[in-house]
Order: sequence, then structure tokens, then C-alpha cells
Amino acid sequence: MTHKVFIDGAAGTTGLEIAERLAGRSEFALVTLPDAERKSAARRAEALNDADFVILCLPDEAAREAVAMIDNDRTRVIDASTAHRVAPGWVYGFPEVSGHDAVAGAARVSNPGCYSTGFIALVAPLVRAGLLPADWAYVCHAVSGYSGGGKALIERFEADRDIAWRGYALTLGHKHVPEMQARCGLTTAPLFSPAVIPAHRGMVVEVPLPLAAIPGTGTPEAMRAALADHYAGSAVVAMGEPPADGEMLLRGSDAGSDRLELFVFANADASQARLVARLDNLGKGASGACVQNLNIMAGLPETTGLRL
Ligand SMILES: NC(=O)C1=CN([C@@H]2O[C@H](COP(=O)(O)OP(=O)(O)OC[C@H]3O[C@@H](n4cnc5c(N)ncnc54)[C@H](OP(=O)(O)O)[C@@H]3O)[C@@H](O)[C@H]2O)C=CC1
Ligand SMILES: CC(=O)N[C@@H](CCC(=O)OP(=O)(O)O)C(=O)O
Repeated sequence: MTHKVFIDGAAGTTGLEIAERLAGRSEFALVTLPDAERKSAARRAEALNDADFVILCLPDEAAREAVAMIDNDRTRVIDASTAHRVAPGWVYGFPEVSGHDAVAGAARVSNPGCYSTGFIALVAPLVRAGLLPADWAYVCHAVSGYSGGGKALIERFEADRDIAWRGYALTLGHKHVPEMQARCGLTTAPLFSPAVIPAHRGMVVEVPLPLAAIPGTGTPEAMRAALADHYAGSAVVAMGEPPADGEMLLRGSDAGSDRLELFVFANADASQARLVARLDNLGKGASGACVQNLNIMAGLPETTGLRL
């Protein structure tokens, strides 16, 4: 069976990478609109309603408009934007955390934010396992390659090679915070400080834990074991090999990957720990996750077409 897939926003950064991953796959017939028509409401409405699966790679407002244009109950949607990540009626498209069955049976799937993917991958299983409290005020630092900001940020970083680090969300209202809090079941919103580095792709998300000061935490070993157990059997998410030389590097030349690696670093007396997630913002952080969700929704092996 061939599924008709329409990517709305196929000319953008996330859309192009999804199209690359789907190219040549016989299970899917990919529909994209010619450049002159890709923003035509009438042509988009037609394509949205004709498809079995729609992947929205659009700004939030355009994603909401696209969903409203669907007037049949057959077309299933994966939204890469932030528009529906805590919306009722939408399944959060992180199968390793939300459950594969939930994604498989869903008509509406919201793809997680890139930073949220790292934070939730680390914190949600540890809260569930009782090794981290749900009522702590967590802090999260992260760096992203500039492709995380789509075409506009790519153009800016490629035009100004002198930017070495760009801190933002300085008024603390980043759009990923609601999904981070909701999907980990936290009582308090995490304090999130993201930054962009002069690499095209790549991401590191870190949750520093002053363990001795947090009531009711497990040991770093117990955290490593719980994460390894939670992701056992996943070809996408796994514990990373702790670096033998004591440092972690992102390189500007790193190839794209759909993997997500997790680490628990700690000091000798286990009074402090650093939870770290390394991923590709365009891989498990966006396009790779969309393709994984599409595979699951279409009843196909979940890693087909992924770069693992
Ligand atoms: N880049 C990343 O790492 C991640 C991105 N996302 C999310 O994915 C979505 C897409 O992001 P990204 O690919 O980076 O962004 P881009 O800006 O690279 O691409 C967005 C595309 O949508 C098109 N577009 C805008 N408005 C409309 C409209 N009304 N109708 C049809 N097309 C429209 C744009 O057109 P034009 O080319 O003319 O500007 C552009 O091609 C966003 O919601 C983003 O937040 C999520 C996780 C990570
Ligand atoms: C580097 C950079 O700018 N990143 C984007 C998030 C990318 C992402 O995950 O996008 P959505 O949540 O919009 O889907 C940002 O912080 O706004």
C-alpha cells in the first residue's frame, strides 16, 4: 500500500530534510506544491484534504491555519511546529515517552521541539521512576546549531561569521517550556536558557542537578540504570559512551544523525550530577522524529529511512 504524504512547508529547513528522508521510499507517494503555488490557500487545502498523511513544517500560525483547512476525518497530521504540543486531542510525538501505541493510533500528532526532546528524554523517565521529584524547579541549559532557527537564522549566521555564541530567550519565556513541564509532569516550569552556536546543526541539552540539595533523588548510578532500562530496545535513543578523555565536542562538520544519546555525569561523592542529551536539532529534534512518527502511524518499521 502506498500512502500519499503532503509536506506543507516543504521548501523550509525541516520540510526539505523530511523530503530527503522519504525520497525513494515506495511506501510513500510524496506530494509537494510547485514554488509558485506553495502558499496558495486553495492549492494547499486541496493537497491537505487529498493526502493520507500531512506533515506541517510551517510557522505556528500557518500550522494552525492548515489544520483548520482539513475538512475530512481521514487525513492524519504530524505538526512539526509548536502550535499543538500541549493542545487537547493531540498525541505528543515522542513514542519512547508517550508510548508507541498512542502515536500509532493517533490522527493528530505534534512533533516535539528540539530542545524539549533532550530535556524530556532525560527528565521524564527519571521522574516516573521516582529518582527525581516532580516538584523541583529544574534548570536547563542548551546549545543549538543555527539551522534550529530555520531559514532566517541560517541566513543570518551565514552572513555574519563573527557570531561565536548567541544567547536568547533572555526574558525566560521560551516556547518549549510548556511542553517540557507538561510532558515531564512537573509542578514548576523549568528555567530554560538556550543559545545558538556557529555550527549548522547539532544540539546539547543539559540539566545540572545539585543532588545533595534536592530532596528524594536517586543516585547517579540508579539514574543511568533507569534511563538505560527505559530506552532498552530503542534504536534511536540510547545511553552514550562516557568520553574517555573527559570532554564532549560538537563539531561543525558532524554529519546529520537521527540518534539521541544520553549521559549522566557525576562527581565522586555523587552530590552533584549533570544530565546531558546530545542530538541533531534536525534529526530526532525535527525531521528524523517526523519520519519516525510517520513510520509508526503507517504501521511500518519505525526506523526505516532514519540515519542511525
Ligand atoms: N529547524 C529546526 O531545527 C526545527 C524546526 N521546527 C519547527 O518546524 C517548523 C518549520 O521550521 P523550519 O523548517 O526550521 O523553518 P523555515 O523557516 O526554514 O521553513 C518554514 C517554511 O514554511 C513556509 N511558509 C511560511 N508560511 C507559509 C504559509 N502560510 N503557507 C505555506 N508555506 C509557508 C516558508 O516559506 P518561505 O520559504 O517563503 O519563507 C518556509 O519555506 C517550525 O514550526 C519550526 O519551529 C521544530 C523543531 C526543530
Ligand atoms: C536555534 C533556534 O532558534 N531554535 C528554535 C527552536 C527550534 C524548534 O524546536 O522549533 P519549534 O519548537 O518551533 O518547532 C527556537 O529557539 O525558537
